[in-house]
Amino acid sequence: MNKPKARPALPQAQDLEPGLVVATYGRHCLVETPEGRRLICHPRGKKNQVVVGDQVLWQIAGDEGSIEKLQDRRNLFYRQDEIRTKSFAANLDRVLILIAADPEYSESQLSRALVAAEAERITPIIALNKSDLAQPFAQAWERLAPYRAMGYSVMPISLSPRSPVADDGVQALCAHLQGLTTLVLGPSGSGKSTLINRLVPDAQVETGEISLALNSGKHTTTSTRWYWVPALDTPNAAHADRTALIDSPGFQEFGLHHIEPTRLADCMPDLRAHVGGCKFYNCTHLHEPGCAVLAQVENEHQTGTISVRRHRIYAQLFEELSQQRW
Ligand SMILES: Nc1nc2c(ncn2[C@@H]2O[C@H](COP(=O)(O)OP(=O)(O)OP(=O)(O)O)[C@@H](O)[C@H]2O)c(=O)[nH]1
Ligand SMILES: [Zn+2]
Repeated sequence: MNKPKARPALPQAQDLEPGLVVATYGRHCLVETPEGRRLICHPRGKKNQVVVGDQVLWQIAGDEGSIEKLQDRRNLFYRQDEIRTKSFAANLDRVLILIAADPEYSESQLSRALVAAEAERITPIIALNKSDLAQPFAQAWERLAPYRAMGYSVMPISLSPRSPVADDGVQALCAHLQGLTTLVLGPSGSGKSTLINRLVPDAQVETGEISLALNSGKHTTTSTRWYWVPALDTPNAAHADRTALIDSPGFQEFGLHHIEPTRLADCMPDLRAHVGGCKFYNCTHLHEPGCAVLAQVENEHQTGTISVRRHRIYAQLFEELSQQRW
């Protein structure tokens, strides 16, 4: 006689433990417990796809863990192109966009990252690195004038080993990061690794350990990672008040397909300041008569609060986001 099969026991609430996702690789992730222990966890089923910064409930399964519940997210920072969605991280306080005097940054990529942050209501900070390179720095700083004018914090810094360790700019930046969780984004060569290594002296060791744990010995260079920054915390800072940086690749090809074109102007503070004045409520700010945004675009005949370059970026993005979605 066939015995009735027992239904697999559902985990009891008391078996579940809280944890923070500190790295992801493919389908597995590394979870840190409130006591600071780290273990590999696997999401149960497809729906629990986690990202760095997620708070989860997990339970032990052998010497690894299984993620049973993903806690609600405050925000989720992501990019999306025609083919795939790539989440960067969740539950962020700030997005730090690190660009440099050299190599020259793309204003379009900068604007895309800012739009993505605005869309999730995460405060962005722009840091312009390599202030020791006087002439290219002056030019790059000038190009950032519209971003300062629209209210963003734009911070000059130098992470050069030749600069004084207590560079005033770096100290001012640190004051903006203290006690918060910040995702660091930037193009290749802008100084992201230099920044992380400056603030997290054990970063390289930790990165090696994470690669070993998650990828059974192979070196992974393309995953997102969480670092605590104890140097910026007061002794015995409460868990929620600790400083963290998240390092993530993928500034290139920053797709914004998850944003409706009609929302775009609201995610660009220089345009947003004027959309209320347009004659038509559904104005696209591209060609309409009585458009209060177009009236602010600088050109040879008029001075305004919106730079020609920014309006051009808006128009390109609008067009891109209006293409047929897949
Ligand atoms: N002159 C100067 N060079 C710097 C400064 N900060 C970083 N660098 C140099 O810039 C180069 C790139 O820095 P990284 O920290 O590797 O840049 P990254 O953003 O991590 O680049 P990827 O790993 O390609 O994403 C290195 O040679 C650094 O030594 C700076 O303030 N001034
Ligand atoms: Zn308009």
